[in-house]
Amino acid sequence: MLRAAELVAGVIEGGNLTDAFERMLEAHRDWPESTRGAVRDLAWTTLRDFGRGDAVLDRLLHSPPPTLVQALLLVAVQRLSQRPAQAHTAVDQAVQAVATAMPGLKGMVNGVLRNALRQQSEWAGWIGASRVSAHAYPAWWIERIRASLPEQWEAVLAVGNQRPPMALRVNLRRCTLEAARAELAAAGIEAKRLGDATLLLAQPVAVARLPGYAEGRVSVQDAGAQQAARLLAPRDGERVLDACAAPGGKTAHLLESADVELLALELEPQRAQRIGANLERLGLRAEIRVADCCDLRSWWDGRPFDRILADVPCSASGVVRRHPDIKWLRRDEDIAGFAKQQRRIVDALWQTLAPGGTMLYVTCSVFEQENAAQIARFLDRHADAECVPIHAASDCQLLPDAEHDGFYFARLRKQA
Ligand SMILES: C[S@@+](CC[C@H](N)C(=O)[O-])C[C@H]1O[C@@H](n2cnc3c(N)ncnc32)[C@H](O)[C@@H]1O
Repeated sequence: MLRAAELVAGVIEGGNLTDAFERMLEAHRDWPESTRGAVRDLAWTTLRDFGRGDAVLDRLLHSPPPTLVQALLLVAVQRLSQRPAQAHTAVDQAVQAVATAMPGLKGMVNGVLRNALRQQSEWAGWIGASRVSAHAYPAWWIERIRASLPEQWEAVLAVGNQRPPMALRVNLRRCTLEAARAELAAAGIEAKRLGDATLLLAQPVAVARLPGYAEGRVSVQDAGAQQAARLLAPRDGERVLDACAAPGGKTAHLLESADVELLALELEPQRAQRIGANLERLGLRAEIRVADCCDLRSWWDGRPFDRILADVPCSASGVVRRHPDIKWLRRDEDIAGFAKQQRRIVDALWQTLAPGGTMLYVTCSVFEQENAAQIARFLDRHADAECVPIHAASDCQLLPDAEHDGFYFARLRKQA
């Protein structure tokens, strides 16, 4: 419980959850898979419940405790609501944890959690009293989704609070979908077919348990993310740019789809290394460069690209169930910052696209400002651009559900 609380405290202090968890695993390589999974699950579910634990603790605390203790209380409240039958164990674990980290606060934690337990029947009323805790999102986030998705906003918010699905991409160059599914079934892993090369697992499993992963027959990639390479549809012999490439999931998919000459750019050197590792496992090859894709002089040789994937940095609001820390870390004004960055990127990349070429704009956001509004302004600025329809619409806002994450796609063609 203390480890999960450390992760939650790191987010409350402004840190990135995934990075902190990776550092924790690095420092505890001896942890069995079950411990890794338990720490992860507790931290992630606590953070998904934005505002709910606070609503409970607000009624019981007289003054704000130190961040680690606040985090520990949030984790404990989460455990109490998830597993009421083991409530006393959860309280004891929290008290033991604070005794190790801050012994002077042991009595306070014990008192607050025992009070919480006594009044558990009141929690629903406390949580339901505010929109923030009722939906478990910051108020600005709720407003944005409500404004752009008046019909679906509650469903989108609710799905973002659930555990995400796990999908695999089958490398059709190395095996068939049915062969991959049979191999999974033999290992006791149930999977259903979602598309020509996509399998949805009935339950998420540790990557190390996936048969064929190390050999490059399957990769872990959300079913929505797998739409990108399909929509860009590169053909053999083409010159392709993957402009924002790390960790390289879509780079690999593009290379599995056709024999192309691919340049993968990535701004962050550390993240760029992960592209190489991914491609190596799959036996694929691309030129990988660390560069700001907007700074054409630093990386472009002047030869135009037939296809460009612009999988731009964004709010990640379509994948919030995988990264619940973003509910705590993002601010409303950050969205305009992302939109500005996205505009710079697409305007720069457009110059490198061949006449008749296609650029696929992708975000994992459900906010209009980063998606349809961004592309409408792009079309206003570029008279030589047109949208190539996706499923009979000019663009595609994929909303997150039980099978895939939330993504936005716009396919832009440059006049020949
Ligand atoms: C949405 S992620 C890309 C995910 C990746 N396409 C995949 O499928 O695995 C966006 C990436 O763009 C990188 N990035 C942000 N600004 C960039 C820029 N100006 N030039 C190149 N890469 C950039 C970020 O570091 C991040 O790795």
